[in-house]
Amino acid sequence: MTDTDETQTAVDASKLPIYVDCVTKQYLGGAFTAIDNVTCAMEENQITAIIGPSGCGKTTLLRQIAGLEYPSYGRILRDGEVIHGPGPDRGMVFQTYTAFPWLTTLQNAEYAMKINGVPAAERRERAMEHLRLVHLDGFKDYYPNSLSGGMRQRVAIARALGQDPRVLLMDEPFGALDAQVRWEMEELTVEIEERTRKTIILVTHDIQQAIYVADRIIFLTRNPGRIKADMKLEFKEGRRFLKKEELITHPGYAETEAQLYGMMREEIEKIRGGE
Ligand SMILES: Nc1ncnc2c1ncn2[C@@H]1O[C@H](COP(=O)(O)OP(=O)(O)OP(=O)(O)O)[C@@H](O)[C@H]1O
Repeated sequence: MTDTDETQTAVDASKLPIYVDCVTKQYLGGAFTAIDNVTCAMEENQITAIIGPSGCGKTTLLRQIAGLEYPSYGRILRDGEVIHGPGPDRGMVFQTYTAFPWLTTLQNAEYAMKINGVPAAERRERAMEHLRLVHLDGFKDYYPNSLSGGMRQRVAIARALGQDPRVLLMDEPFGALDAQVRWEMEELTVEIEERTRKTIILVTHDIQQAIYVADRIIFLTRNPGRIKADMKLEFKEGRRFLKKEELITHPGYAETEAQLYGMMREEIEKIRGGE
């Protein structure tokens, strides 16, 4: 499909950090449709969680936003420009550790600035700021392999922030961590958003994580991946909760959680019914 005229787009995509415009992604020469005609907008200073059953196309959608894969049909815009590949405007944090093991925490945080030619003193100052943000300033000379899993993911976040991305893409970033560390990382993500005002897109299969971290949830169905729900979490009343327990006792939390579990059950039953 060729790029459609911007004026045909219902929303003003030039004002949106990310706009996914009628995206279909097929594999196996068109025999398998992973994502079918998905349209959604990711806004400034907003955390959007993409959730849905396993195999619904969450990672496929995120990789296309990252520019690592291309839509079969449709297009993805960043500030109104069609995405044609990866770029420093989109930082990525994966489930598997993405910090460079041969660099110290500080060198990881400085890496993107170094290759972009930022002068040493300035990049050191900015990297230390990011390390303070992820609470790793006391570990600046450690190598990732001598840090815990959660700390390594914090190095990966500092490394991604080093390229000063407009959008931070996180693909199951806490999936490999144990429950307590995961919880700390969820709170850290909210804190990072409060401090940096980035656009964060978080892929997760964890309903509670999505409700806690996100301002908005996009729920995908499986086979093919379509939008089942695009929910602004109105019950949060525009607030962000730096402590998870404050959110789960907030009016509206339990209903939202039950609604999302209901959607997930419906999808799982459909998948089981089809097997
Ligand atoms: N390169 C590929 N070739 C063929 N099929 C693919 C390819 N990449 C992904 N798929 C298929 O597309 C569908 C969506 O995959 P994707 O990894 O995006 O799902 P997901 O929702 O992220 O899954 P999970 O929650 O298990 O990580 C799956 O059925 C997957 O097998």
